[in-house]
Amino acid sequence: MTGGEEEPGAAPPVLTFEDVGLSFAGVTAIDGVSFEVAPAELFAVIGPNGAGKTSVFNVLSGVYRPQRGRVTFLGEDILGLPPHRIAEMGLARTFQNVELFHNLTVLDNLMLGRHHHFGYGPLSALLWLGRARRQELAARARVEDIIDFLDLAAWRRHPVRLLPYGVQKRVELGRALAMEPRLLLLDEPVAGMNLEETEDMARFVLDARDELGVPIVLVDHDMGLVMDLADRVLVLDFGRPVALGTPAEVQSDPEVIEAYLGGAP
Ligand SMILES: Nc1ncnc2c1ncn2[C@@H]1O[C@H](COP(=O)(O)OP(=O)(O)OP(=O)(O)O)[C@@H](O)[C@H]1O
Repeated sequence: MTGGEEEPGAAPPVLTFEDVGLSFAGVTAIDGVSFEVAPAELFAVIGPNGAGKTSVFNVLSGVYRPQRGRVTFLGEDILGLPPHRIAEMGLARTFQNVELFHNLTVLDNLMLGRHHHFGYGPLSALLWLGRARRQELAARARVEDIIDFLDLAAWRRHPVRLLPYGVQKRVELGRALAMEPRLLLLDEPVAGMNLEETEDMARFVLDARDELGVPIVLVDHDMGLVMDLADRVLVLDFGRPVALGTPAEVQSDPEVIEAYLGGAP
């Protein structure tokens, strides 16, 4: 998909963000931001520090409630829904800093990513009743698939705290994928990574989109990464949309060159 136009007969968007405005005690975090994410699209949001990227994620995941605008996920208005409810609808998120249970193994962290799929309470889990057992086995199979998919087999029994940073970030991606998300939000997935780790992560992000068909919204400072991976890019500056289009369109936009690339050709 290119530009902002919808093709005739195109599937409805997974996510819509319409004229959203958010401010904190007079500080404008987002101002008049609109975009849509198509099924299996890799959509990126970029901008300098303080541009409003994290605020967009926090609105999407229900952490912040904007004063203005409309946000729908899978056709449902999600403004005002609590974060856990939006997560249950299928919105999974990774964070700028690794947010895992560091003393638990890779396997256990991924199993925890599945917990909202379990339709049983603690008592039946304790008694290992049929339904609980079936769900547990299905979850285990799904988690093992993700371990293979992300090349984590060598680490599966290791506590996360002992893993290299790049692998920890991959486990975080795995935990989000274990939720079988309908939309994946990646907050600076390569922050702090070396070149090799960055290339690995980029490959896994593309594979998640291409092989699992998960639409992705990605926020990052790494212009090269965003331009390589994204189908479309939204550029923010001081909370306002500066450009929206394919990487090629955005990179040649004079306002983007001025605002984000600091006037570089
Ligand atoms: N909880 C908050 N309380 C007050 N101001 C906030 C809050 N969250 C964000 N802001 C303000 O909103 C603006 C946008 O911040 P945001 O964190 O969304 O930007 P960002 O593009 O993610 O920046 P960075 O790249 O540094 O993470 C900033 O001016 C920030 O100070």
